[in-house]
Amino acid sequence: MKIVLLGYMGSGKTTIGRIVANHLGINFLDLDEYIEEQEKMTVANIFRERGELYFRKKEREYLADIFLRKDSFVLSLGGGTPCFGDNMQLVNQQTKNSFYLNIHIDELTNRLKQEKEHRPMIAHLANEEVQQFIGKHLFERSYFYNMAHQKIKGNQRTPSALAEEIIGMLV
Ligand SMILES: Nc1ncnc2c1ncn2[C@@H]1O[C@H](COP(=O)(O)OP(=O)(O)OP(=O)(O)O)[C@@H](O)[C@H]1O
Ligand SMILES: O=C(O)C1=C[C@@H](O)[C@@H](O)[C@H](O)C1
Ligand SMILES: [Mg+2]
Repeated sequence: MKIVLLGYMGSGKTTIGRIVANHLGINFLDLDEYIEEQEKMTVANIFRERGELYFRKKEREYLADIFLRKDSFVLSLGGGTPCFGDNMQLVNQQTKNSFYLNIHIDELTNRLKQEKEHRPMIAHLANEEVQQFIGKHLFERSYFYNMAHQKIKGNQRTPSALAEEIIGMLV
C-alpha cells in the first residue's frame, strides 16, 4: 500500500503522515527530508545555493525513485510537489490513495507566521504580508491539489482525528 499526503506548506503533511504510518505499522517518508538526506543539504540551502529549478528537478527525480520501492509506505510530499511538471500524474498512477489536506488560509497563516525561516517560499515575507501571499499562492495551487483522490477538511481538528479519517478512507 502506498499512501500520499499533499497540501500547502504547514497543512500538516509531515505531522499527520507520521501518525498514519505509525497506526498502520508501515514506513513513513517525507519527500523534503528525503531530498535533504540525498543531497546532504537543507531545502533552504538548496534553494539558496542551487536555485529553485535545481530543487524542482531533484524533487521530481526522488519522487520517481521512491515509487520504485517495494514496501508499503506513507509519503508526505513537499508543498510545491504537486504543482510542477507531471508530478500529480505520476502520483495518481502509482496509488489510489492520494489525500489533499485542505486547511483554511487563516489557519495556515497562523501556523506559518511562526515557522517562516526554514521555508524558502515565505522566509523573505514580513509577518503582515504572509496572509495575502498565502491567499494568492493557494488559489494558484488549488487546481493541482484538487487532483488528489480525496480531500480532507482539516480546520480546527487534531492531527490524530485527521489521521483516523484518512485511515478510514483508504481503498
Ligand atoms: N491538525 C493540526 N492542528 C494544529 N496544528 C497542526 C496540525 N497539523 C499540523 N500542525 C502544526 O502545524 C505546523 C506545520 O505542520 P507540518 O510541518 O506537519 O506541515 P507540512 O504540511 O509538513 O509543512 P511543509 O510543507 O512546510 O513541510 C507544525 O507546527 C505542526 O505541529
Ligand atoms: O511550497 C513549496 O513550494 C515548498 C514547500 C516545502 O515543503 C519544500 O518542498 C520547499 O520549501 C518548497
Ligand atoms: Mg513537511
